[in-house]
Amino acid sequence: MKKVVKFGGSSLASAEQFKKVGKIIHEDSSRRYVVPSAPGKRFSSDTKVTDMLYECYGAAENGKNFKPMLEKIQARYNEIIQGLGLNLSLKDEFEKIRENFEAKAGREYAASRGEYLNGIIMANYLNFEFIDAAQVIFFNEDGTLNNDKTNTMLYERLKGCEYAVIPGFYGALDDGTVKTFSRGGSDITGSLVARAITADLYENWTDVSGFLVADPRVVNNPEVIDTITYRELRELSYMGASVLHEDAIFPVRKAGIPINIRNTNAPEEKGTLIVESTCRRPRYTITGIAGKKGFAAINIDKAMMNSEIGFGRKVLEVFEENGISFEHMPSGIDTMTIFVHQPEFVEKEQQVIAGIHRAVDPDFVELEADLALIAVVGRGMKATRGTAGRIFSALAHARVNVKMIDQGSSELNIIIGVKNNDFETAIRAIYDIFVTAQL
Ligand SMILES: Nc1ncnc2c1ncn2[C@@H]1O[C@H](COP(=O)(O)OP(=O)(O)O)[C@@H](O)[C@H]1O
Ligand SMILES: N[C@@H](CC(=O)OP(=O)(O)O)C(=O)O
Repeated sequence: MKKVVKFGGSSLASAEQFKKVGKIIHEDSSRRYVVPSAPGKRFSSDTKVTDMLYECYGAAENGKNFKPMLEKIQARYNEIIQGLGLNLSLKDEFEKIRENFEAKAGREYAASRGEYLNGIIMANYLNFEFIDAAQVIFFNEDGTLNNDKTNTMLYERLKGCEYAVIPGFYGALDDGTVKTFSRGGSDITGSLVARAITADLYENWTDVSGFLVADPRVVNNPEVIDTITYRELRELSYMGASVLHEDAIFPVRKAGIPINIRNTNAPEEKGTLIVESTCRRPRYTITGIAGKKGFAAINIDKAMMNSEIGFGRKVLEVFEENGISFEHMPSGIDTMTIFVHQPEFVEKEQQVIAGIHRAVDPDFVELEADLALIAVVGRGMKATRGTAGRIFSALAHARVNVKMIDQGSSELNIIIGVKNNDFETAIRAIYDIFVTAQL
């Protein structure tokens, strides 16, 4: 039995947290490959080491005095080392980092040091071998992952190694230049390691007791989802449920390796099991709710647009020419609405409107800003009648004005558009009707 265990920043923010992690790993000898993140927040107003590194490197890049900031980062690591009573010094490592910052080694190199240094501490603490991710995780020049090389290098390096620590979040180009994944990317490293060694299980340890039905910052004490499919999870992660990086799913999914989300602060709890498919019926009609703010809608009106062949294509071409991707596109007989990410759209809004006028000669085009999209996801919805009706009625009771509702043809999700201001109220109302009402 081989398990890969990834610990998020919240699980490694202090020596106290490291001790919990050590106990978890030593309790089960199949927990052989450890992927740590950089130290996260110790308390809610604290700063993650990754963010400190970005800021520190920003100062170095602008020729400002970055040394006090780097010393602050060093102090965070020293606090952990001392708290664990380790005979380890990172003095030389920090000297090298200072030199590389001065030589402008790059933002991604800077950010990667958070995981790199935490990996060294973790390996020392556990007495496991340390493997620099720059030697086993490879990127292409365009920033995408070099999948084949990564898989081969990880496999070759790990096949003779029984217990190892591989820092998350970064890798390198063929020439050794350090690259990182996007934020939260240690989850992807864990998934790649799990695939390469054909792990039996990929445990992803965080600070919540699994994947929750809704974001705990919006709904007070939400229920834990015990089993979720990859497809459901992907819908929820994409829509902002940030527990697991959305790209962490593909490598393990293809290899049929389940992921178990666990809580470092409550290791006795089973957490959430993420699987390809399951016969287990979900406890509620819906599996989860997630959402994102910051969308804009472009409403296009033209009498009889439905009979105009090529209308949709011409409109979408305007977005394509302006390099804007669209999120949803509900349409009626004489209307069509395109949902886009507001920050991306704002810079080009007038070009897009002009382009639409030229392309399809609409009766009018109207913009609506500050919208949120909410995804209600569940494999159980297909077999249940009236789900959309229940959502409508819950939102009406909560006095939330629904701007859009869109049910995917797979019947796995329903997307609802509301004003940003109504976002939290809407999520709570949906949670209450499907979960609280059934408890
Ligand atoms: N549906 C959800 N279920 C669980 N946690 C969620 C959900 N949506 C958002 N979160 C947030 O995700 C956090 C865990 O992810 P993250 O901050 O990346 O942790 P880590 O530092 O362990 O990688 C939780 O603390 C919680 O606030
Ligand atoms: N430390 C990186 C990568 C990461 O995955 O962190 P975490 O596991 O704490 O989300 C970040 O902050 O983005």
